[in-house]
Amino acid sequence: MLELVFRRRFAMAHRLLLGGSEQCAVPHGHTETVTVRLRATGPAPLDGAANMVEPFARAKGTWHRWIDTRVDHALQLAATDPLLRWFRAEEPHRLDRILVTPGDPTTELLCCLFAAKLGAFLAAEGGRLAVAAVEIEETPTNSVRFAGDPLDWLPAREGWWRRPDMSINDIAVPRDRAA
Ligand SMILES: Nc1nc2c(c(=O)[nH]1)N=C([C@H](O)[C@H](O)COP(=O)(O)OP(=O)(O)OP(=O)(O)O)CN2
Repeated sequence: MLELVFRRRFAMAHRLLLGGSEQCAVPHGHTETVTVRLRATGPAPLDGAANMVEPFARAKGTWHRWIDTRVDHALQLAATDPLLRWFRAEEPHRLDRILVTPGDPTTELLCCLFAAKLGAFLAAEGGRLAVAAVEIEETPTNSVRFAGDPLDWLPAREGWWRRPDMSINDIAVPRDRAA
């Protein structure tokens, strides 16, 4: 099997309300690294000429654009987190900087959400590559790796993670309250 492997760093902040740790319930940040492994879907031999599954720039372009412009420096909040109500009321122009998750934004969940989003991007771009694994290094001492079908692990409902667009939440901001 051939895999293309890409790595990207991003800054984020989150809090975990239901994990039983007071320390994690206070908003805090990490600089994380996400590593994705992409496998070729068709068993096509290298052509003896260009010898590429896909140019790196094309294979990682949309993914890194999403990480760099939407995920980097986003605040990750559970859909039920009261802070989300605060942003809706006081800073609606910043809602598009909030990555909203079904339940607490743990690293396990982020791996599955990222795998689903990346799978949607790759499918929309022709499906020549598929997600083999996603690994997030949350801190130098903690990492989570996911391989498999993320939709088996995520809520059955539609969500931003299934759409091949730049979204990180499903909030519709009224035009007069947008940036
Ligand atoms: N299963 C999970 N447990 C925890 C997660 C998670 O995503 N999944 N996340 C956290 C917090 O984000 C926390 O900030 C990081 O974890 P922690 O081990 O407490 O971090 P430290 O830097 O203190 O790690 P040390 O190796 O002990 O220095 C908590 N749990």
